[in-house]
Amino acid sequence: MRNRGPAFVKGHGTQNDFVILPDVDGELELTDERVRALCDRQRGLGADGVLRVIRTAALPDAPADVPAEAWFMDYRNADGSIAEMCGNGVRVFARYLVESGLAEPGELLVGTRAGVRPVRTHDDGRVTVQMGQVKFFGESSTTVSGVRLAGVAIDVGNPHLACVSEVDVEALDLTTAPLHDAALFPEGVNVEFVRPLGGDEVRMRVHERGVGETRSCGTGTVAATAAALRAAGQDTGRRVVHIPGGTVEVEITPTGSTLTGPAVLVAGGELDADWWQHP
Ligand SMILES: N[C@@H](CCC[C@H](N)C(=O)O)C(=O)O
Repeated sequence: MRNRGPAFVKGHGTQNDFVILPDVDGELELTDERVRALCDRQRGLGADGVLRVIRTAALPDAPADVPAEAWFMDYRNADGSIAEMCGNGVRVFARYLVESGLAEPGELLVGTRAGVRPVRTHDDGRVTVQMGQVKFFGESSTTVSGVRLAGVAIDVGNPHLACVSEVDVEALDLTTAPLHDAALFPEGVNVEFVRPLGGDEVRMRVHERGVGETRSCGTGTVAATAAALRAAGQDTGRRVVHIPGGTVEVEITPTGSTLTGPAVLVAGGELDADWWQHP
């Protein structure tokens, strides 16, 4: 390596993978092009998204309800777009804070564009995130692999269309974006395909806004659980969600929701300064 550029860490939550960029005082210029290059699996490090670690006080457009002293997860999708929330990202972000000494293990708060998310890190590598209230805002449908599937529109801080059916989700072609109603989802949507497996278990695949198919989506698993519970005539309850990248547990209560799953840090290093200037 010729010149030392910004530090990075690579991590994942159930194989939803991220480049973590520590930028405590907000000195990095995180352009869309740099995000796209970092996430590119051929010309960059490769990831579904970027998690910039920044003090809330250093982020000019941070939401007013996030305390200035909280760590803020500045999340970007692989295409460079900004999203309000990322459930797997929060788990990986919290693991990074603890491993790097920026936070104590146990209870901590993470600021996001969807508001503050209370988090608990566990000794076994799992992390539990309080994901907030799940809001239903309509019914819709999508078409994928020539099949039309009904779904419910759900806000978990970011928008989702969760489609519960008996269709074999493994057989769906998610190489192109499933169709969606642009009037109901003017900012785009994450689409979940959910098959109940019996008991409290479901299988899910997801096509994420700004990324494509990913091996897991934390907010998506919460939306999938809420939709699966509704399909079973329940407002609250728990589901074990199997995604291609592993398994997470979700609980919906009358006042909120929790997501529990693993968070893994894989490697760290420094970007080449010249690459960073002209990625
Ligand atoms: N993978 C994330 C969701 C990331 C944001 C999403 N693609 C969007 O644009 O809303 C998760 O784990 O929740």
